[in-house]
Amino acid sequence: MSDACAAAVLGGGSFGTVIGNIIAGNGHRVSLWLRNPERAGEINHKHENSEYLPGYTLDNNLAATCILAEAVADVEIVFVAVPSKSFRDVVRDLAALLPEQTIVISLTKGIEPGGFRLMSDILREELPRNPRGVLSGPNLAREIAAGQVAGSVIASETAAINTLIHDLLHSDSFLVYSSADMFGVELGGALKNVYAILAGIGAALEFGENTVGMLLTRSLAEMSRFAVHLGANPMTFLGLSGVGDLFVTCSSPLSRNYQVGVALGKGQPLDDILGEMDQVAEGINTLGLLKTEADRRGIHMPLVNGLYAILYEQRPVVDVFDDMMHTEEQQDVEFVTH
Ligand SMILES: NC(=O)C1=CN([C@@H]2O[C@H](COP(=O)(O)OP(=O)(O)OC[C@H]3O[C@@H](n4cnc5c(N)ncnc54)[C@H](OP(=O)(O)O)[C@@H]3O)[C@@H](O)[C@H]2O)C=CC1
Ligand SMILES: O=C(CO)COP(=O)(O)O
Repeated sequence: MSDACAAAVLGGGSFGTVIGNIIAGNGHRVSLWLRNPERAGEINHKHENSEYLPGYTLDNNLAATCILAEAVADVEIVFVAVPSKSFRDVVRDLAALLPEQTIVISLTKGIEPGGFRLMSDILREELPRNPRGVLSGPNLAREIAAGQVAGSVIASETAAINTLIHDLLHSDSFLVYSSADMFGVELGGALKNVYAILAGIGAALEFGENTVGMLLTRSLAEMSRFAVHLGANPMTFLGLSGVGDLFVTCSSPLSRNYQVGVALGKGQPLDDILGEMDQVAEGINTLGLLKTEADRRGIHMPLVNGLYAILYEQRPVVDVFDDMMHTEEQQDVEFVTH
């Protein structure tokens, strides 16, 4: 563990709370910024965030505040854990508050609506002088809160930042690895959410394990093909932030994206599903942005096209899966084996 330092985590949902608590548990002072004063009071007085992680005890080193300036005062590192659609608004407010040496790390796994901007792009645009990075991996917040071992990948502009974040977060139950491929690590975390929705549909349709294995493999091929086309390192997709996160999100009922897929597979309309969810499932927004970008670049994405047809072109789930699984596999298989 590094010498005690001070960090802020912006966003008091499931993942922000868990990451803040890991850092606090390592002996560092953590300010958790959130917008709900009752919840901030509960965190400060009862050491619990019962809305998002009931029963998970928060460390005494973690203090909540609803005042952004207070949260980031005198911290060396800021982690941002708000949904992608709010990310720019939140980091824009940081511009007037952060000295240029403060490191900003995105925990968010999404794409900004209205373009194909990753969170690190937004950081570069809104906080051009601050060093930045992303943390991504198979990190279901509820499992981490339950004390299960998990691993994650820090990818940033320099090895020194990676080391700093590693030392801040690494523990016996949260293992942190380093990567120089910030783009690939970030893209892996965002793209897998789309394929988790498909996997959830497959679960609702009671696919056999062979079919699940094929769907997962083709998902990996497709997301890797897209990411490599845009400049990511293909090896990144064989690591924790690629296949690792894809596997966990496509197989765990704890995943919100997978849950959306299960409900879709059972015939529930998308609007009803989203209306009932009180947590973010980034894959829905990512799907449309991914399809637009893939079409624009002419990248072969049969699974994305199939999911899009289910959600927005009223094509029956069973027909789409039938097409997806039987017709266009050849190009994917070639990609995987070369
Ligand atoms: N949960 C997980 O297992 C993991 C999640 N992630 C990623 O982390 C990001 C956040 O996810 P997660 O914590 O799970 O989401 P949740 O839905 O659990 O919580 C989202 C949090 O963001 C807050 N928020 C939303 N908009 C704003 C805003 N404009 N200003 C301030 N706060 C805001 C919400 O506040 P309020 O409560 O007031 O609505 C809430 O506290 C997502 O991109 C997700 O993909 C990454 C790894 C694992
Ligand atoms: O990113 C996650 C696990 O790594 C969380 O997935 P969901 O957002 O689908 O819950």
